[in-house]
Amino acid sequence: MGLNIGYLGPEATFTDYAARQLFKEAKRIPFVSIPECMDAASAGEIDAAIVPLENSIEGSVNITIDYLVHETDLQIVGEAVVSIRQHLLVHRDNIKNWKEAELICSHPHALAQCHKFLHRKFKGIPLEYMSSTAAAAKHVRNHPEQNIAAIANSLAAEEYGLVFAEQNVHDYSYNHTVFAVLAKEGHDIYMAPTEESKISLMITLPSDRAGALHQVLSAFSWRKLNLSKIESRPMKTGLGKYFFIIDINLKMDDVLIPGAIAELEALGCTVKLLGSYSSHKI
Ligand SMILES: O=C(O)C(=O)Cc1ccccc1
Repeated sequence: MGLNIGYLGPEATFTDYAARQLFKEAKRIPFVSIPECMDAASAGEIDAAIVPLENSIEGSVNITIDYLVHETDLQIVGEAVVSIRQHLLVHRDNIKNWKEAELICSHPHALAQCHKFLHRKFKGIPLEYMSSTAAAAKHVRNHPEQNIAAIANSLAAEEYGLVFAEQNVHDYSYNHTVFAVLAKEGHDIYMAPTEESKISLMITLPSDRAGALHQVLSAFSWRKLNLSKIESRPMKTGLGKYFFIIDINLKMDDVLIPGAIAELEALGCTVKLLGSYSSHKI
């Protein structure tokens, strides 16, 4: 029985591309939203969920982080780093007047990655945020009577029969997105190890002590554990209440990481291991 892999759909999103590259033999199931995809993995309806986690221009996909921390017990079992190329796609009936498009639609992160292009070429034209780049491409395919455009990838152009009005409209050439592979404890998802190992932790600080964050950073620094990311996100329990996501570019060991976690818990922090996994460049 093959793997069932859920992803942010519909077909031909960047997440779908990551799923195709990581799990070539799997059955891929599209979901309308990131939470629905993650819920399906938590409920055991799929073996793993692939969702966008962070983009090099726009930063973290907050809904992924917040849902992972607050709503599920899924583990990060792997990640894929994908080079992102955004194109302006239109229905072939509108290729002659795309410069007069009356609406540009795409995923919020995709629109943000192209905001200088949009400001230059479509000043004053409304943007419509959609659940994904491919959802936007599908919408443009279904509305030839409207002079509208989607920002999406070349897979979506092929899948939905759209034509390229302009290619590579993202503002910065270095444009990568990290997609997380999420699965339940005890899963049987195998992802080949790579040179790039990562450990992700979620840490909350004791509310009653100043300098707690400094202690957290010290617990890693004196053990020479280099942090590749530290990011705060609201706990949603009140202003100024945060949790921290920390990434360490190492394999899990038996002494240093467990020692740092034990020290932090002794200092009154809560520490949740989000995953110990390999990063795959695809
Ligand atoms: O909408 C998509 O295609 C996604 O997979 C989410 C996304 C959007 C923009 C950049 C990378 C991933």
